[in-house]
Amino acid sequence: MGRITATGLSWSVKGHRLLHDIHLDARDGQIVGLLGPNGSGKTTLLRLLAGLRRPDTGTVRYDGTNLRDLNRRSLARRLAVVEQDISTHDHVSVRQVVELGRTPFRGRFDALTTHDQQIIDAALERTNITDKQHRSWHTLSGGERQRTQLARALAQQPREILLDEPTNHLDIRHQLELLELLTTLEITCVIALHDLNLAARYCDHIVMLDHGRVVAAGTPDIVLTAELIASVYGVDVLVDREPTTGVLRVTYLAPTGIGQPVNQT
Ligand SMILES: Nc1ncnc2c1ncn2[C@@H]1O[C@H](COP(=O)(O)OP(=O)(O)OP(=O)(O)O)[C@@H](O)[C@H]1O
Repeated sequence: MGRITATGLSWSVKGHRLLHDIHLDARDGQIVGLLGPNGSGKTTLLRLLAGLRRPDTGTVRYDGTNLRDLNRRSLARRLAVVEQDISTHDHVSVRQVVELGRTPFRGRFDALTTHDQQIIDAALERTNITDKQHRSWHTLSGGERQRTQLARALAQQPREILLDEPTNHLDIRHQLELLELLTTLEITCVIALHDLNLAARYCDHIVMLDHGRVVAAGTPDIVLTAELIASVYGVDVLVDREPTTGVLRVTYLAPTGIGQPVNQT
């Protein structure tokens, strides 16, 4: 289980600052949720954490080592990234996509070992995609692609994993299965999510972004208040607890300002 620490991150494009002074600390197998409306900076932040973009200011550290001091191979041996809507891999099978997860551990011309094959089998099994392993990637549904990408990430046996809206395209059961799976892994996860109820239930810590800034951070209880959700998302909600599990529950009422007027007597 690794630790990802980001301090003072900012990033601009064409002179326009998209992320401002971001701090984030994910450790010890925690699930850290990145929340925020469309365009608030979740994907951009994940790319900085993954080393796919270089911050203008600030640092990203993996177990205390500056990302800049980790070469690509060392990073790939510890960090897996599941991006949104991958559309490559057109002419490969599901199993071949998952095999890519073993690339950082192999020499360029080395064959997969029995050990590699066992890891690939386990990753396919855990993501419930074994029965599709010989199917061609381009024939898969959106949800099956998502699960294949997760299987590839698991085949990497990472210490940390970054996931960008991995529940997109998944039906309710597969959404729950994916998040349940993440809770059982000894992997530190940073995960961009849109569903506030999934975040409430599965995240240990939430970082709420708005216009490229962290506007709240902490446990779901601290962050997911009706006031904050109204101000960030512009939606009136009711926040209470689900009676049987006690998990925080967010009920969407209406976009702020166009709900039913309060009956004043
Ligand atoms: N390379 C770029 N050039 C210009 N603008 C960019 C670039 N990358 C991101 N942006 C802008 O930065 C903002 C944040 O984008 P980002 O994709 O990080 O948001 P997000 O929170 O992941 O959104 P969503 O929930 O819609 O996926 C958006 O306004 C986006 O248009």
